Amino acid sequence: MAANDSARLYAAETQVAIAAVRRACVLTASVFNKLVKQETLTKDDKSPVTVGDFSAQAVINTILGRTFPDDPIVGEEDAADLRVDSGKALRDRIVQLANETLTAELRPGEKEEWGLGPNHARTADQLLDAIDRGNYDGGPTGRIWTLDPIDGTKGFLRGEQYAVCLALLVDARVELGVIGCPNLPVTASNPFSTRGCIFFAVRGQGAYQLPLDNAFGGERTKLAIPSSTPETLNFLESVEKAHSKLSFNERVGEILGVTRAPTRMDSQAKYCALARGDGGVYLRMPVGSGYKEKIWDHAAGSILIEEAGGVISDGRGEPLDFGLGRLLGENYGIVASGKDVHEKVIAAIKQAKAEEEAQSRS
Ligand SMILES: Nc1ncnc2c1ncn2[C@@H]1O[C@H](COP(=O)(O)O)[C@@H](O)[C@H]1OP(=O)(O)O
Ligand SMILES: [Mg+2]
Ligand SMILES: [Mg+2]
Ligand SMILES: [Mg+2]
Repeated sequence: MAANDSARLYAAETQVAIAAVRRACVLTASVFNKLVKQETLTKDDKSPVTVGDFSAQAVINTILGRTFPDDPIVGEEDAADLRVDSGKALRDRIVQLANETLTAELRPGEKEEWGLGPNHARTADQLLDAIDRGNYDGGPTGRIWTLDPIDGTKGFLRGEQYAVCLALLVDARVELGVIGCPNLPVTASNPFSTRGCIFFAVRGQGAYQLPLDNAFGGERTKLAIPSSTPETLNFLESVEKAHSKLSFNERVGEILGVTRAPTRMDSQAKYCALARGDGGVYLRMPVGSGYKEKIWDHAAGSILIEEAGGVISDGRGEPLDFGLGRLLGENYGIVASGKDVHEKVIAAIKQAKAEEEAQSRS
């Protein structure tokens, strides 16, 4: 960020959040190359969690705890499985990885007073407590950070897209979002370009892309969702069939006259792609399993879309409510797109839903 940015609202928060996400991205990218099977657990909901998820949460929460000690954090992971005897090997590995990351040399834009650099190793207890700073219940008032240390863990394990996602809520409104995508090509039109991007948006100040390897000194690209026609439009959707109802998306696409094939990608990298004009509609409709969406899965992505000039809502066109706690509340899907097509997508969803209901009655 340039020096004259310091007078802007949330300038300090933005700088800290970008630095924290960048360090966590370096960590997760290096973990992927060395990950062995025993370093992954399966959670109660059957989803995987790796040493990468835990260590990234330890690093980001440690930095936030030092820089904004009064701010609570709603984070995806908790340290309970690491505190028991059977978690010792995993715990040792996480302590090693988190400390390697926190004690790496300061980069431009970082400050030693944030507790970073060679003299700042933490104890195992400090790091487990940092992970558990993420246990806050959330709610409608005050400043609250929300963190997904690895969003799209299944994509991460496949070597495909995943994202490190951090957002700041103030009175339930997202004011700042930062998303790190270590595997996303820097140039949307060139899949062979260098990989690794950071995206950030601040309310009223726009949405931007930065290079992951030079977050504070590199080129900063302002993002804007372009207008689209049925011929240029395509859908951005999940890879995992259990996460969103792809057959429903197909019908919505037919109603809208979409001819291009959908782009399937894991994680909030989809919001990043949409924000930079690489795809037209993010569509995530529930599969009917009763799964409730989590605030950390959409907070950072939502402000990126809005600040890039787009609209995000549930499948009925209602705003997302980040003030209900750790969950987003009633799940009627999520739709994000440019302003020009959003209403049309909502109308097409309504029509597809009505058709589905008529079919189930007959
Ligand atoms: N049954 C489910 N339905 C919808 N989303 C899910 C489900 N299980 C896990 N997720 C979360 O969906 C998000 C990824 O969705 P996608 O990549 O399909 O857009 C992740 O946040 C993932 O959690 P996690 O953060 O643990 O990976
Ligand atoms: Mg998970
Ligand atoms: Mg997630
Ligand atoms: Mg996650």
